[in-house]
Amino acid sequence: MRILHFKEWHRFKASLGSLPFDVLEWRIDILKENQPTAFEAVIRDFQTTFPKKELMVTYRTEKREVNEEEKEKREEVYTYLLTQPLDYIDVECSFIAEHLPLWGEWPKEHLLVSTHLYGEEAKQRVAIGSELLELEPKQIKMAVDPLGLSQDTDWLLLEQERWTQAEIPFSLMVMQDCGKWSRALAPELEEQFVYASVGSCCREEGQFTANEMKQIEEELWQRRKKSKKQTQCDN
Ligand SMILES: O=C1C[C@@](O)(C(=O)O)C[C@@H](O)[C@@H]1O
Repeated sequence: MRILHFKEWHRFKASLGSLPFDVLEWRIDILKENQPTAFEAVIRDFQTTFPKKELMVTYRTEKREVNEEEKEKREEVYTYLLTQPLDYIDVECSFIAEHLPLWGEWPKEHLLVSTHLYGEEAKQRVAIGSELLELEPKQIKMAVDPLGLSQDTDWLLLEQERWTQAEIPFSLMVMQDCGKWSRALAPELEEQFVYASVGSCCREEGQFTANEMKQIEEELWQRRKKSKKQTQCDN
C-alpha cells in the first residue's frame, strides 16, 4: 500500500489523478492556513474526486515540548478531526499522553500511531512501544534513525513480533537518504505502508516519488520472476 505525502491541495490536486497511490497523507500541520474550517472543503473535495482512495490526516509539530497556546490549538484540531469521516489520523506518540481523555472516545479503527525514534535508550523504546500497543491502533508506524536504531536488529525484530502477534500492521522506515533502502525494499518486506512524494520538488529526505516507487516495485517483481525461473531450471 503506498501513501502519498502531500501538503497543498489546490496546488497539487490536478497532478494526483495520474499517480499510483492508495492513501493520501495530508500534512495539515505544515499549512499556513490551518484552521479546522478550512480543512472541511478539502476533505469533501478529496472524497468526491477520489472515492476509491483513502485519506490520512497528519497534524503534528516537530517539537516535543510545546507551549500552552500550541497545546490548545492541537486539541482544537484533533477534536475537529474526530468529527470528520477520515480513514486514518496519524498521531505522534509523544502527544498521546497529553490528550489521553480525547483518545478514550476515539474510534480506534482510524488511529495510526507514529513514533520517530532517535537516540532513546532501549528500555525507553520498549516502554513507548508498550504504551502504543495498549491503544490498539489500526496501524503503527516507526521511523528510526539511519545509523543507530536501524542496526539494532534484536530490538526491531522483537518490536515487529509483538505487533504482529497483536495483529496490528507494523511499518518501519529508516529515515534520511542513507535509509532509502528501507523504502525501496518495503514491497519486498511486505510493509503495510511506504511513503512517497507527489513529485521530486516536494520530497522529504529519503523519499522516492510515487512513480519511482512504482518502478521499483515492478523491478522487484521482474527479478523475483527471473529468480523463480532460474530455480526451476536448476532443479
Ligand atoms: O512520518 C512520516 C514519514 C515521512 O517523514 C517520510 O519521511 O516519509 C513523511 C511524513 O509526512 C510522515 O508523517
